[in-house]
Parts: sequence; C-alpha cells; structure tokens
Amino acid sequence: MDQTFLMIKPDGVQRGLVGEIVARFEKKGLKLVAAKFESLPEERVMEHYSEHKDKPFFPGLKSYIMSGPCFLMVWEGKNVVSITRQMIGATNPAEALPGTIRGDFALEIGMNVIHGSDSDETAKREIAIHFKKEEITSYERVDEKYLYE
Ligand SMILES: Nc1ncnc2c1ncn2[C@@H]1O[C@H](COP(=O)(O)OP(=O)(O)OP(=O)(O)O)[C@@H](O)[C@H]1O
Repeated sequence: MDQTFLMIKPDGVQRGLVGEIVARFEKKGLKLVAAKFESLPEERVMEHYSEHKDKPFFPGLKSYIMSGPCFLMVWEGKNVVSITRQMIGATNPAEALPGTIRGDFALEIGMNVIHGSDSDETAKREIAIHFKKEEITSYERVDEKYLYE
C-alpha cells in the first residue's frame, strides 16, 4: 500500500493543532502506521531540505524547523501522497483554499504548519530519513472493508 511522510512543524505543535490535523487524516480513512515527537537534529534537517540548501530562505527555514519539537508521521492508504497534498493545500497559505490545513490554519509561507511528501519517490526517501524500519507498524483498520471496494 502507498505510504507518505507527514510532519507537523513547530508552529503546528505550539499552536495546539496536532489533534485536529491527525483527526482529519484519520477521518478520511487513511491509516497512521508510525508517529513520534522529535526535535530534529541539524543533520536530518539538512538532509530533508537538501534541495533548498542554497535558497535565500533556507537559514530562516532551518531555524524555524529547529525551533521546537515536530510531530513526525507515516500514513498509509490508496493514493495517500496526492490525497494528503490536496488536504494540506498550497505551500503559501495565502493561496491555500479554505478546507485545506494551510488554508484553515496558517497565514504566511514561512510558517505553514505541516510538511507532506510530494511524490511516491520523495515519500520513500523521507520515510527512510526519519524512521527506522522497525518503527513502522502494520495492521488492519476494522473499517477497511467500508473504505476499499
Ligand atoms: N519563499 C519562501 N519563503 C520562506 N519559506 C519558504 C519559501 N518557500 C518555501 N519555504 C519553506 O520551505 C518549505 C519547503 O518548500 P517547498 O517548495 O518544498 O514546499 P512544499 O513542498 O509545499 O512544502 P513542504 O515541503 O514543507 O511540504 C515550505 O513548506 C516552507 O516552509
């Protein structure tokens, strides 16, 4: 089954949005298979955001991500990457539609509450950066027969 890496960033944790955000994905029918609170070490921030390391906003991005604990998750489900990206909304909250997480809970691009992998390939890479294999569980949700045809 498809998997993705989602991370509630320090602003989402500090603003008390963890429960609300997790509830949205749970109610959609997606399955939480791994989760942990963690203050990310610098090496993992550099690895995760390596594509942005030369961008002018990178120093600010790095100190924001390291400003407090993040809530890291692996979610599973059919088309989970595209579904969660849609539920998260546009990178810039000013452009994110109402009903999306960023559209409902954020104002500015620098602090946009949550990260979500943008492709199956990226998801594999990001899951491997942040989770050990044994931290990821495997189980059936009892409602799966009413979610999948
Ligand atoms: N112009 C910018 N100014 C400040 N921060 C930015 C800017 N562009 C991106 N960022 C930060 O870098 C993160 C990664 O940017 P990216 O373009 O990969 O967006 P994204 O894929 O929607 O976001 P994420 O990877 O966090 O899910 C953004 O979520 C945001 O926190």
